[in-house]
Order: sequence, then C-alpha cells, then structure tokens
Amino acid sequence: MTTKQIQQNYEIARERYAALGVDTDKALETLQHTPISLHCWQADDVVGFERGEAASGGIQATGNYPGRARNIDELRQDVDKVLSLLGGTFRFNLHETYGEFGGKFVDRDQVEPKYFEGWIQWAKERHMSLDFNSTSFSHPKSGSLTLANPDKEIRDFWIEHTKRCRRIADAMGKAQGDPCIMNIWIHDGSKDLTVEKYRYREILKNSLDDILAEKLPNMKDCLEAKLFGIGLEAYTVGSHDFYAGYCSKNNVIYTLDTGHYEPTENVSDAVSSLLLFVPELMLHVSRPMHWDSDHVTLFDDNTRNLFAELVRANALDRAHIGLDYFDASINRIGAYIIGVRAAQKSLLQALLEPLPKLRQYEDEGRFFERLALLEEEKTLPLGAVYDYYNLKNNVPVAEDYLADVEQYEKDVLSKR
Ligand SMILES: C[C@H](O)[C@H](O)[C@@H](O)C(=O)CO
Ligand SMILES: [Mn+2]
Repeated sequence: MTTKQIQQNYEIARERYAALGVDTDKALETLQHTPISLHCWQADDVVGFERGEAASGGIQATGNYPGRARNIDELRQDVDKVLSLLGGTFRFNLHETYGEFGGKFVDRDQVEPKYFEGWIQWAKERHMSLDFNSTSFSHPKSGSLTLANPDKEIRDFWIEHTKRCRRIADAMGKAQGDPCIMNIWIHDGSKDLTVEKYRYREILKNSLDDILAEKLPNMKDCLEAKLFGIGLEAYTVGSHDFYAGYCSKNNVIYTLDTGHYEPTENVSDAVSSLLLFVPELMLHVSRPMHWDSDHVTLFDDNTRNLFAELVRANALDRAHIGLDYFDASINRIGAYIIGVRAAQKSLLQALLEPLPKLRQYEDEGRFFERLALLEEEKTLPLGAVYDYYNLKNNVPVAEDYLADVEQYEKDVLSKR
C-alpha cells in the first residue's frame, strides 16, 4: 500500500465511524498513550540469566526454534528490534532471574537493586518504565510449595526473596518516577487430591501479609491467580477465589491472566466484577489452547472482549496491560509483534465501539438493535484505522513487517 492509499483509506474509515458518532482521531490518541508492558520472557523462553536452565515449576516453554536470546545483550538487541517495528507507548516487564549478575551466582534470597541498575538505565534510554516479577519457579527450592510451604525454612527463603523483589521494584519506580508494577505469581499447588487445602491457603495468606507489610511508595503490588500448573493439576493454593478475596480485602491489584481460566470460561466477564472490589487490574494477555499453553496472543474473541469490557467499564486508567506468552516454536521477534499488534487492534476496536448508541439501545430495551449494532461493528474498517496508526508512527504497515523480521533472522538470529 502506498502512503496515499493508507491516508485515503483512513479518511473513508473516519467518515464511516463518524456516522456512528465515533471519533477515530481520539481513539488513536488514546491508543498511542496507553502503555503495553512487553514481557522479557518471550525472547528467551523464560530461561533468564541466573542458571540458564529451562523453565520448571508449573510452567514450560515448548519448541526449539533457533535464535533464542542467550544473554542480556542478545535479549536487549531483540527487544530493540521489536520496538523498532511497533508504534505506541511501552513498558518492559522483567523477572528477577533476568538480573545482571555479572557471571556470579546470586541466590534469590540475596538479590538486590544493584543487579538491575543496568536495566534501569537501558529502559530510561528508551523512555520506558520497568515492571517487575518475583520468581519462585526454576529453582532447587521451588518444589511444589514456596510461600505456602509448611516448612518454615523454605517458606522464609521465599518470603525473603519476595520482600527483596518489592524493594527492587521500589528502586525501579523511584528511578523512573513512575510506580513499578510488581507481580507475584507462585505455582504452589499439588499434583493430586489434597486434604490440607485450607492449611496451605492460610499459610499463603500469612506469608503475603508479612511480605506486603512494608510500605513502599514507588511500586504497586499485584497478585496473580491461576487455575492449575503443569504437575500441579489438582490444586492451586493461589486460586481465583483466594486472590479475589485477598486483593479486595487488602486493596491489592488483581492480575488477570487470560490463560488461567477454564477453557470455556468467558474471562472478560471477570473484569467488571473484579473492578468493583479491587483497586486496579494487571492484565496478562495470553492465548490458552485447551490449557494454559501460552500461545501467542491473537486478535480473537477472548482478547477483543477483554479490551471491550475495560473500555465499557471506563477503566482503562485502572488497568495495566501486559502480555504473557512464550512460544519457542516460531521466530520469537515475530511472536512479539503478532501479540502486541493483536492487543493494540483489540484495544483500538474497543475504543471505536459506538458505545453511546449501544448504551441507549440497552437502556431503552431495544435488544434487537443492540445485537444488530454489535454485529455490524465487527466489520467496520478497523484495519484502515490501524494501518494509519502505524503509518503515523513510522513503523511498517500491515504485513510489511514480515520482511524486517525475516531479515533480522537472517542477519542476527540464525547466527546464534
Ligand atoms: C513467567 C510468568 O510470570 C508466568 O507466565 C506467570 O505470569 C503465569 O502466567 C504462569 O502461568
Ligand atoms: Mn501470567
């Protein structure tokens, strides 16, 4: 497509949306300034730089596509490539195991902000803020219970780790002048039928109370619920009910990962319920296939509905949008671009919804009209608006980015 064609298509689309009372320029402005937190772990299959071992402890990356980032320099190089192909505002989401440990082994209960100074500088140069995650998986002490472990020695190790991670997040937030969002996901659970469910949940509650007691002004905590983990199929201590209760009682952000639900569950329906009781949401936009498989996020019903619910609840400013998938079976740079663009398209479509009209129909009980408009909006010229967004951002439009990704694979990834 030529620049002129993209502009002409946009003009036609703008008029079409305007006829429904929708301001496309305003939607593009909101899209431009709504941050998406890029997860570091798609570049290297959640391996990190602590031990260089494959992820274990409830999660697993599948595939062996060449070109995995093997060190910090490669990961940063890959992320720079990704950023060069995307328009918008981005944050960067790190796990503790991605610290700059300088070749020495730093155990999780010894980690300090100094190991992340390089990341803080790197992000600053790219005008990005950092988000952070404690890491209780892929460690000899991970087992099947960490913060919920009745063994005090193991539990204290993970409590200390998580407390230190909060201080790292606080240091990041202070340096960037913008709160760092710190997520706590633990895989704690059990492979088979469990009788002491209450006991483990009580221990987890007490561990969290201890961890969250320290007031840190430059970071925000969020807690991620889950249905099950690999090898932990029967019972998850940090279930949805557990964290919904904990977060609403303690005013903590709830992390909603779209892969962490029953396969047929309508995840987006959780948005409006949670938002009435928790301060904010952290989103891990993912794509489960039959299970929490972390396939690359797509512009599918799940993702579209999720963003639609956020916009309908007027809650974009109460949501932190992050991605969470790790596909090791395809070009990892391409995987980033597909997922981010899918999230952007979903958000854009939500912003372009003729909401006043739909609300009016609903208020007046005109349900045929509501359904008809919901159906019609699916085929409005969203693509033309999104193409124009990328043009304005001076990044490849539509499938034009494929050539860039292929070239990068040839020049860089294939040589690793
Ligand atoms: C690596 C992430 O922390 C992890 O994917 C977590 O967020 C999760 O969703 C586990 O299923
Ligand atoms: Mn997640």
